[in-house]
Amino acid sequence: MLALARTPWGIQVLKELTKLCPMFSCSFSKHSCKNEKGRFKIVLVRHGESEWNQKNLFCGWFDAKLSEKGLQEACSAGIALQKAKMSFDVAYTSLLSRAQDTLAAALSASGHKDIPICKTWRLNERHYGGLTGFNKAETAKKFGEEKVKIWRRSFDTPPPPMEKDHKYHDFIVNDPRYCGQLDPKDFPKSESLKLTIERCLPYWNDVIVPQIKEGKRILVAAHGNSLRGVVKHLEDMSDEAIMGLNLPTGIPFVYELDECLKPLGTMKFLGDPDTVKKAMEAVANQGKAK
Ligand SMILES: O=C(OP(=O)(O)O)[C@H](O)COP(=O)(O)O
Repeated sequence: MLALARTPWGIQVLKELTKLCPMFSCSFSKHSCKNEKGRFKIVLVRHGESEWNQKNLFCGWFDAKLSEKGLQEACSAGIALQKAKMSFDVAYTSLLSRAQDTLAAALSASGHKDIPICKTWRLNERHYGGLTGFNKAETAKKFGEEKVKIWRRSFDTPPPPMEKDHKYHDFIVNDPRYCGQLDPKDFPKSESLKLTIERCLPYWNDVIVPQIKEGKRILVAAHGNSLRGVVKHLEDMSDEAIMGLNLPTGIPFVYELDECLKPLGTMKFLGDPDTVKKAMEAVANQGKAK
């Protein structure tokens, strides 16, 4: 197959075969797409700082609102998108206000009006279980920084479950926004990154990917960990490598993708590199005992 793909007539033959037999397309396009720079683009953004980010609390499915700084970050994200001449046909977000409000502010600041917005619990932040509402630094003092790092960044160790008597259990489970989207019996009690990816990817693959392949220009506004899951999937990162990724709030990042939807390079932030670096370090340090 590789030999065929090296000649123009061979490529034509492979294209015809692909039309006749879609199974051919994956292995063929793995070779052909290498030369196609930037066939698709997708822009992702973690919401702006929330009131609970500001207080350094584990948030997860609690519906914290944007802080004033977070709203400013969302507007700046929109201005950065406009400066980069990014236009969008459709946007995706979670069911949580901090992501939806970031999306609305960024779209408005970048001059977008009335583009369709799809909201799904599958892009929600990972569920932080029994840690929801706890201060990260105090939790590190109590349980040790290593334990908190495992809860925050390990791939498959979920935080302790949220029991029915947890302060925020009823707020979350009885929240009407989930009606018709998520059956009460299916609510997570806590999620590792692995579990977050398992509920996020079906939506990515079944809803977002077909839109990308249709050539739609897409913006996704979601959360630190739901987006880490998307990044891990896109970049095919190892369970160890993803531990080191800390996404900053409110700074959009762009992937150019080949026709197999594989990144043609690493993520490109629409922000000053030094600011991005410092913001990432600050997120990593949130779990220090101080
Ligand atoms: O709710 C959260 O993420 P979000 O602010 O991106 O929605 C988490 O509290 C982020 O915490 P982490 O960075 O310790 O995983």
